[in-house]
Amino acid sequence: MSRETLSFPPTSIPPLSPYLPPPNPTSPKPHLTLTYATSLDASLSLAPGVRTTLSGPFSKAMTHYLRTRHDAILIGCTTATVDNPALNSRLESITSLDQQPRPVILDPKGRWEFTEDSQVIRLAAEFKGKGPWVVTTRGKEAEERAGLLERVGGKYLFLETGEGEKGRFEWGDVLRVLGKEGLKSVMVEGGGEVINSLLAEPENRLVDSVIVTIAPTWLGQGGVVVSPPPRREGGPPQLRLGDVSWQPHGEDVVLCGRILRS
Ligand SMILES: NC(=O)c1ccc[n+]([C@@H]2O[C@H](COP(=O)([O-])OP(=O)(O)OC[C@H]3O[C@@H](n4cnc5c(N)ncnc54)[C@H](O)[C@@H]3O)[C@@H](O)[C@H]2O)c1
Ligand SMILES: Nc1nc(=O)c(N)c(NC[C@H](O)[C@H](O)[C@H](O)COP(=O)(O)O)[nH]1
Repeated sequence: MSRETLSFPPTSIPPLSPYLPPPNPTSPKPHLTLTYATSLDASLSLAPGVRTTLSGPFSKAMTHYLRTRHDAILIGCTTATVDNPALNSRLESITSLDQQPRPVILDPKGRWEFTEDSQVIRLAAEFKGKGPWVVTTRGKEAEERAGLLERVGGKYLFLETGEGEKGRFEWGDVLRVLGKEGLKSVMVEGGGEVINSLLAEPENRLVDSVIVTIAPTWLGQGGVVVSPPPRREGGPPQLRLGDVSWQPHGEDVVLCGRILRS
């Protein structure tokens, strides 16, 4: 388990602030920030199922700052399985559990086989992170595992999948469930399927801001690539960011923007 602590300089906060959740939100829909680290060839990892470090120490600290500014971090069950992530913030300035985000795992088919040794469970047991919420359709599997989640302050949230592709949840439904649970902001971290499904039409309308760390490296073919489905016929040919800002963080650059609405 990681014992690292990170520090993020206060002078780096103002350029990020316009893209962060508002301090007094009025909308019932949680603010959604899409954030991930990518290579120059749009890869999130060297191959499916491989944890790949892209962020350098400065942009990593930025991600951990972003984690403190959101009520939740959301990932897909494949990332939960292969990365065995901690999903807490390791900023040295953190003094209480209240400052930690809620880990949320999308797991419609109950595939994430967590145990008490999974990092996110262990850290929650040590009060270094909050207990995860697992969004699933699976009542039976959940019944068997609910005890472990509940012991560390987590729980299952039940949701039906939409009629669309591959038995996925509708993103509007996911946000509605999380909003009802009191979350005002969600930082979606990945992986590829989560990001590409969120960037598809019309779901991308739910994205309030995008913060991407670009590392100066190529991962090569065969990686997990960010590339949303083709745009609909008759619609504009590109999905593009506006209101853009580029900020260097060490050797990486952090791109912030908002999806342009057609
Ligand atoms: N560089 C980064 O910032 C970053 C971030 C996260 C993950 N990763 C990497 O990404 C890879 C995993 O990506 P992936 O695409 O294989 O898997 P993923 O993490 O996106 O998980 C996919 C699974 O999540 C669930 N899921 C996704 N979208 C859903 C939706 N809309 N509704 C319901 N369920 C949904 C499904 O069960 C699906 O099988 C790993 O190698 C990981 O290391 C990199
Ligand atoms: N910002 C960022 N830079 C990276 O180089 C990288 N690989 C990820 N990946 C995001 C994914 O959600 C991972 O699973 C978590 O970054 C792991 O989270 P922890 O550090 O264990 O808390 N994210």
